[in-house]
Amino acid sequence: MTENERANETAMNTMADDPKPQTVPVVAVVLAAGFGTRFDPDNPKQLVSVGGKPIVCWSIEAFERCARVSDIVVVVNSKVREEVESLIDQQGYGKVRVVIDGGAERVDSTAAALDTLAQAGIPGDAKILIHDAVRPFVAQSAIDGSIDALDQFKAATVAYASTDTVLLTQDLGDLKVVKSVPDRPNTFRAQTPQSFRFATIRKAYELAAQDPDFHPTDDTRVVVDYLPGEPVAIVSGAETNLKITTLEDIPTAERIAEQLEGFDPKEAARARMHALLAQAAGQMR
Ligand SMILES: Nc1ccn([C@@H]2O[C@H](COP(=O)(O)OP(=O)(O)OP(=O)(O)O)[C@@H](O)[C@H]2O)c(=O)n1
Ligand SMILES: C[C@](O)(CO)[C@H](O)COP(=O)(O)O
Repeated sequence: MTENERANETAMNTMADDPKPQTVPVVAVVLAAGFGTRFDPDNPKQLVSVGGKPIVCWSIEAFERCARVSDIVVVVNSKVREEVESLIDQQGYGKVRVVIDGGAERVDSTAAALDTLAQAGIPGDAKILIHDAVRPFVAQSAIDGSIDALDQFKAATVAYASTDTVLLTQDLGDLKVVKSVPDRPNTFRAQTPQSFRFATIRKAYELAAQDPDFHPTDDTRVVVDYLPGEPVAIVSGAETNLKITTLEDIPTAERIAEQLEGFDPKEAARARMHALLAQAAGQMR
């Protein structure tokens, strides 16, 4: 077993054989309110199709397919709301309870979802799984592993062991210099879902809200920084749990979709070309 495999092996894996039925709500929060500034602001990446399916649909369906997820909350912005709501209706995603507006930053969108859950009277022991909509290929094992992890912990995050040595840096004038080099077995790349008992993540966010200069890039850090005594379990992620961030990620995503669905991007391109030619021929008659 390689070092990377060992590191991932020590991460919590799902008990795929016999997932335990859940006695509390298991709510997936699908964060789709971003503006895709590193992608194409005029082409919202959460609506781009890979493998013939919009990215946001891949993510919602991953939680629809997991029998232990009871409810889904989708967080959008004004640019994508209409299309996302239309897709939910067309596809009949029965677990989606509400589509809410997010905020300026990812952390604001999570906060909006937590407020919605609080107003809905969600119990403090509910399991909340917060997922980037632009990680379309999240594995069922990661979702099940997150649900299971919350039986032993109050917080857990899907993460993937780093195969590179990680450098922690500090500023030296205009430069970055290395501050420390953590042992490789203890370095993981955070992914999603990031999962919490509702009371835990709610408390962490309440504490964080008092610091207007706190701009975390994920939810795990809110717990790590504001509930430092609360362990956050690592749940085994995957290289394929790709976050689609820039246009360069699309070919990789198409390849993953092909692997997962036997989707042939060349065949899809041929089909699209034939459709366009047929349309053009029709217009010439
Ligand atoms: N205010 C925000 C920002 C991000 N997200 C969501 O959080 C996930 C990860 O964010 P990221 O990849 O950074 O998406 P964007 O913020 O859209 O990208 P960028 O930072 O390039 O603008 C995405 O599913 C995105 O839709 C969100 O719901 N609300
Ligand atoms: C939550 C996350 O996906 C963990 O790696 C990441 O922090 C999101 O970052 P982004 O800048 O919002 O894409």
